[in-house]
Amino acid sequence: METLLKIKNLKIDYAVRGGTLSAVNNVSLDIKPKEIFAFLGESGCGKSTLSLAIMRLLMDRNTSVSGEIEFKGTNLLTLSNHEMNRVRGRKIGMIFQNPLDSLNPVYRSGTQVYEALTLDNVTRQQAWSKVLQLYQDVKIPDAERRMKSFPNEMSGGMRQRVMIAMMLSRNPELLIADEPTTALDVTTEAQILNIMLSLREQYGTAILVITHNLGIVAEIADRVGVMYAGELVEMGDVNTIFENPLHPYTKALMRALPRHSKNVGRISTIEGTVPRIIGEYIGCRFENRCPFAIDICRSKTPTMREITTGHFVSCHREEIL
Ligand SMILES: Nc1ncnc2c1ncn2[C@@H]1O[C@H](COP(=O)(O)OP(=O)(O)OP(=O)(O)O)[C@@H](O)[C@H]1O
Ligand code: NI
Repeated sequence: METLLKIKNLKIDYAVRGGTLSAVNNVSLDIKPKEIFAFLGESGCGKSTLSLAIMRLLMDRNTSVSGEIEFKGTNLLTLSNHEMNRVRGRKIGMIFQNPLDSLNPVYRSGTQVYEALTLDNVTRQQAWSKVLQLYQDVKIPDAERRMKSFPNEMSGGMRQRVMIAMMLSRNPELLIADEPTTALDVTTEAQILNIMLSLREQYGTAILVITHNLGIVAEIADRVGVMYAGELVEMGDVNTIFENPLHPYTKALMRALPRHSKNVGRISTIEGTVPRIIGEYIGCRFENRCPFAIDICRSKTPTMREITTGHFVSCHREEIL
């Protein structure tokens, strides 16, 4: 199958006091059309940095981005701002943890979805019925009345649905969802995840979901990339990662497996914290928390190896685990 998004050797550094912070390093992966790919990792490991880079929302002077981000064969990093705006609006959509940040409080929710529509040759009336249909697609009850509500009259779950409807109005091929349900209660979270699953069926949208929550990954992902301190340490399909994790970090995550509870699943159940890597770093970034670390883990940077088809791991000690 063709590749929708191809990321190759992506490296992102922030200029900070005291040097450069390596937020993302040497990340390579492919996302296929209609695929749901989850980035899993604890706070600070570089998940949001990666997704903002894909959207080219990181381009300030303190940031350096190198490597390749190709969307359907086009390198996004070399597009003009004008061309990138078109990609952002129509090809790749993004939803965030807090939809209030993206919705305008002074306009009715339906008006914002209406404004986002980019249909050609349709009457006002046809456009409004499209808005109604989108509200129904994202399962907003009493859609006609809800279209007239202002964002602050809606619950967090309803606002997230409006955001998803707004994204869908452009019919993107890729939806990036950065912690889309973190601000929601468990029941609403389940509903939003179901909506995302049904959108993939209905619209064929590929979804890149970014999360620290293993339950979400188990619920919706086809494939998983496990991030640690800015690097991918393991990648594979969801069953492989859950049933046969190889990297000591992934193994530790799985031992703390929550399955159904939201809070127990926080990855912070592992001792220690993700290091901030300033400047050049040699060795494995997980070394200081790893019970299996030996000399080579400190002296040589591990690289991704394909252990079985589609199952990649970056660890010097994978063979003994
Ligand atoms: N604009 C910035 N300038 C400097 N450092 C930054 C900037 N944005 C993020 N960082 C740092 O880069 C690292 C990765 O941050 P990022 O927000 O991508 O992580 P995350 O995995 O999304 O975390 P969270 O789960 O908390 O959202 C962190 O150490 C963070 O402090
Ligand atoms: Ni984040």
